[in-house]
Amino acid sequence: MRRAWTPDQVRACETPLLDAGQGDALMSRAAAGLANVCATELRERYGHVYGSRVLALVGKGNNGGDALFAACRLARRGAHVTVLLCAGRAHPAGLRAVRALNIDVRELDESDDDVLRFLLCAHLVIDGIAGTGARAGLPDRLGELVRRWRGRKPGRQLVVAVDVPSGVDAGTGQTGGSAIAADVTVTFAGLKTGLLIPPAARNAGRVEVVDIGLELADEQAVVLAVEASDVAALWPAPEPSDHKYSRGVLGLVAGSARYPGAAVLAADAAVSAGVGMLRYVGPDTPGGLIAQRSPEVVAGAGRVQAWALGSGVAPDEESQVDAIRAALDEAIETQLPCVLDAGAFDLIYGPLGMPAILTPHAGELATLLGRLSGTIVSREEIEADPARHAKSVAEAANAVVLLKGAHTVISQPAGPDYVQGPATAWLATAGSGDVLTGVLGALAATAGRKSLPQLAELAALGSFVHGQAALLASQGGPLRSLHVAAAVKYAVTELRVRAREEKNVGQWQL
Ligand SMILES: NC(=O)C1=CN([C@@H]2O[C@H](COP(=O)(O)OP(=O)(O)OC[C@H]3O[C@@H](n4cnc5c(N)ncnc54)[C@H](OP(=O)(O)O)[C@@H]3O)[C@@H](O)[C@H]2O)[C@@H](O)CC1
Ligand SMILES: Nc1ncnc2c1ncn2[C@@H]1O[C@H](COP(=O)(O)OP(=O)(O)O)[C@@H](O)[C@H]1O
Ligand SMILES: [K+]
Repeated sequence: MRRAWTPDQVRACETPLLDAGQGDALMSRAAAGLANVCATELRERYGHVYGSRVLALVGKGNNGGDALFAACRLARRGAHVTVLLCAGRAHPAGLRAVRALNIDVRELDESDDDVLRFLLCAHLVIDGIAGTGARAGLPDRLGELVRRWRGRKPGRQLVVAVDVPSGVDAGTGQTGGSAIAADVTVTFAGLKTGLLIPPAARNAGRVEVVDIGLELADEQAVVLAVEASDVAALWPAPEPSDHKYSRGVLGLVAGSARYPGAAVLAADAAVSAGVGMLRYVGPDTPGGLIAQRSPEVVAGAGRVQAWALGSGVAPDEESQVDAIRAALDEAIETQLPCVLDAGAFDLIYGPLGMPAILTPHAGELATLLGRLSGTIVSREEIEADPARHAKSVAEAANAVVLLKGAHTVISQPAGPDYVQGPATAWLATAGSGDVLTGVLGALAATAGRKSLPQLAELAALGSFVHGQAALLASQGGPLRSLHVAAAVKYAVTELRVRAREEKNVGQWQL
């Protein structure tokens, strides 16, 4: 599991060490780690550190201090370093250190053309403008220069951000008007929440964590991400004594004459994800199509352990809406977990009476927000701060909210958020959300766990595996949702086999 902490949590962890006079030691470790990553990246991209042109962008705070001490280390290894002071002042000891090495120190009062020349000619730009102490967005002139640089940036140029990319809010993940886009972010002690949360997560690039001697407690992390090594342990697998009913039965109310494909895709994905049994509730179209594609599926209502409801159901499809309503009533009575999508959102007016995962995209979340809390928010506003808006709906609906998009944000009323990064943008195709509903439904039916924190973890697991299945289906090119559904089986199998090989244990144990 990847874990991230808020800047406040990191600061609270630092305080005792700073009070004990260890500030310089912390910065020195941070700078050493940063310089090492920069040197490795330079060698990988250009073959050498010696002779490479390095530009360090330095702000007034400790983030700039880290960049200055790292610049010294790179200069000692033969790099041609230029320091550009972006805020007039800079970390005093760091500045003394670069001056002692005769490193070229410039200020932002150079002409725009000169600053852009420095930015465009560097092999490596180190972004030490601002760190965890900063607000979203860059000051006006700097922001404008960064925008112009980004428009003309040479493809091979490396940008390494110190702790967080400057211009992002390290806590909320908002980016304001302009922000640095890094290839690599070298962060200290542990991930800051803004490195996982979109839109800032897009600016971070690959994130490397440098140990500087701070101990952040795993259980206090507030944003998590499921990764490959978690799947084998979390994915519900049958015991030798299991039968189809004990594994878990999923009820599916999805699709309609107008959108039959949604039901076919969700059903295919649920079967591919290894549900004990799938019961499809709905009309002959799409029921007949499901039977053709997935003969394992049983038609008609019956006892289930979870429901997946709403994909491909339009509000005027009365019989399907009635079937969803009936399933929700049953779920409230027996506390069955439900995965709610598309057409099911129209039936949500307040806190839900059963454990549930809602799977809106940004447009659907905007509608839900309006209905549940009277807040009118546009799709764009949601995309600028998805975690906050997902949390509002999670609280108002008392449910897990999985907000779909390039990054998937999973929020719950009380407990950590999960953010799953994009596996492949080829997944942005019709029907891939219906596949996700099927995967989540299968997980809800078979996991036997239904507290909201457990469902949030399952939602993150399902989202991660959905992305891995998309990678298998895509192979770097276009994919179709039907193939993503089929690939769920292979994604889970591959990750379980990999875990077994890594642990070097016998098959009987998995
Ligand atoms: N503490 C430790 O032990 C260790 C900390 N470490 C390092 O310290 C970093 C945190 O340092 P920090 O607290 O000095 O904050 P930092 O982000 O450098 O500067 C904030 C200043 O910038 C300004 N500013 C605000 N917004 C801005 C913007 N958008 N764009 C530009 N400028 C902006 C604002 O000034 P204002 O505009 O308010 O006058 C404010 O005063 C942390 O990320 C890590 O790198 C490591 O060395 C490991 C040990
Ligand atoms: N650019 C992207 N990169 C990666 N995944 C994406 C991207 N855009 C959308 N997705 C994912 O694709 C799926 C789309 O779901 P949805 O919008 O419900 O589509 P549909 O209703 O057609 O099934 C979601 O899982 C979403 O997270
Ligand atoms: K930075």
